[in-house]
Amino acid sequence: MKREVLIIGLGLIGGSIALGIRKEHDVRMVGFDINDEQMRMAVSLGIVDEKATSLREAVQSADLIVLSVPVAASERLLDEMKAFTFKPGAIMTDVGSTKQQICEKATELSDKVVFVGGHPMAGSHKSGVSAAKVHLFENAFYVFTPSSELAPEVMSTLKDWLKGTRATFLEMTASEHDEITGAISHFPHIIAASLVHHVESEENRDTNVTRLAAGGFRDITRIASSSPEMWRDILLHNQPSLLRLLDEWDREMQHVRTLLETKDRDGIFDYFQRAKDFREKLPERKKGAIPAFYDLFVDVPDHPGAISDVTGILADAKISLTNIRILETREDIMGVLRLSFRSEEDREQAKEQLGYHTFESYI
Ligand SMILES: NC(=O)c1ccc[n+]([C@@H]2O[C@H](COP(=O)([O-])OP(=O)(O)OC[C@H]3O[C@@H](n4cnc5c(N)ncnc54)[C@H](O)[C@@H]3O)[C@@H](O)[C@H]2O)c1
Ligand SMILES: O=C(O)C(=O)C[C@]1(C(=O)O)C=C[C@@H](O)C=C1
Repeated sequence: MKREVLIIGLGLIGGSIALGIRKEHDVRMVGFDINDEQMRMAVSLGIVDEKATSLREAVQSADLIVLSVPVAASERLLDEMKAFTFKPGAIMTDVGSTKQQICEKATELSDKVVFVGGHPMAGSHKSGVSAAKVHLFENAFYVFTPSSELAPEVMSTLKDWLKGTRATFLEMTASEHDEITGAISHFPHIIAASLVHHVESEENRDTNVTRLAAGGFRDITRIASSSPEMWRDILLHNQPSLLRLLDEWDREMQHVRTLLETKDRDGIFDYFQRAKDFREKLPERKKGAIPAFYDLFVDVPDHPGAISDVTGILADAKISLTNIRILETREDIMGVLRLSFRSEEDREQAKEQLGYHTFESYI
């Protein structure tokens, strides 16, 4: 009999995890989602084999359970599951962006099932199972926060289940995880949203503001298009770290204000230089802090057929595109084409091929 995997929450992450597991294991993949539309789509895309008729029954027969719902919903589900029966030897994990509260809650089930907190650290501002992809976590860090009592065999079994994600596994404590992700993911998310609000209020003064908001502004605020529910829950779970980071941010902004008020030319230069130096030292092309999609931006001249020239070059070289979008960053003329690829290798090849045909592109 095939082993059974239960994915609770069939969205971007649950769907991508299911695809990763399927890649390496021949299993019966069962899904459960409160949203019927997502559930139906997961079945029709072949991401899961079937819909769980009841959560209680599905839990009872699963060898692996993956909780992939917003973090507050994970806590509620863990509470509900205290009354459930689990299959002997079953492992339960989650994919939530915060770890401390979920892992603490899971200890209340420790006599029923082995729980290992998990966080695949790549994603997107897109939600829903239709955005799921098998490559989503390739080369990304996948953090586990096992309790100190966890048997090493359980960790090995879980890593084996998830090896199809092609992620790099890492272990740390839940509190260490929340401190780090607070700084590199959760806090930047607050800043992205606040920048958007800032521009929105500027627009009341001049409607040209949003028309001109392009390039850098779009880059730095992409993540503000993410699911508000997911981010509300993350902020509430990681409140202590985020309050500390907000205090530090106030001090940072005060420092910038002083540099500007005193017209400190060297200080301002140094401020940007140090940021540039640090950013350039970040590990390149690793997912996580860097975008999860392999995008290439191509300058296209304003002549008929320019887009089909680009797609034709890629088709001749047998390079598949996963998405194509025209970014109208310049008024009245066609500006930049954003091409998305499945892998770093495809993107590199596309850049090379387009270069041979004098199309300038950048990452
Ligand atoms: N999106 C990212 O970039 C990203 C990356 C890593 C981890 N995560 C974490 O993964 C989790 C899921 O995020 P996502 O991006 O896949 O969100 P999503 O919105 O794409 O999917 C979440 C799914 O959970 C379902 N759901 C909500 N409550 C439920 C419940 N009580 N029972 C069953 N299903 C329920 C929703 O209907 C939805 O289909 C979150 O905890 C998030 O913090 C997200
Ligand atoms: O690329 C994005 O859109 C993301 O926001 C992904 C991102 C991140 O902050 O890096 C967001 C939250 C997850 O917990 C992990 C990854």
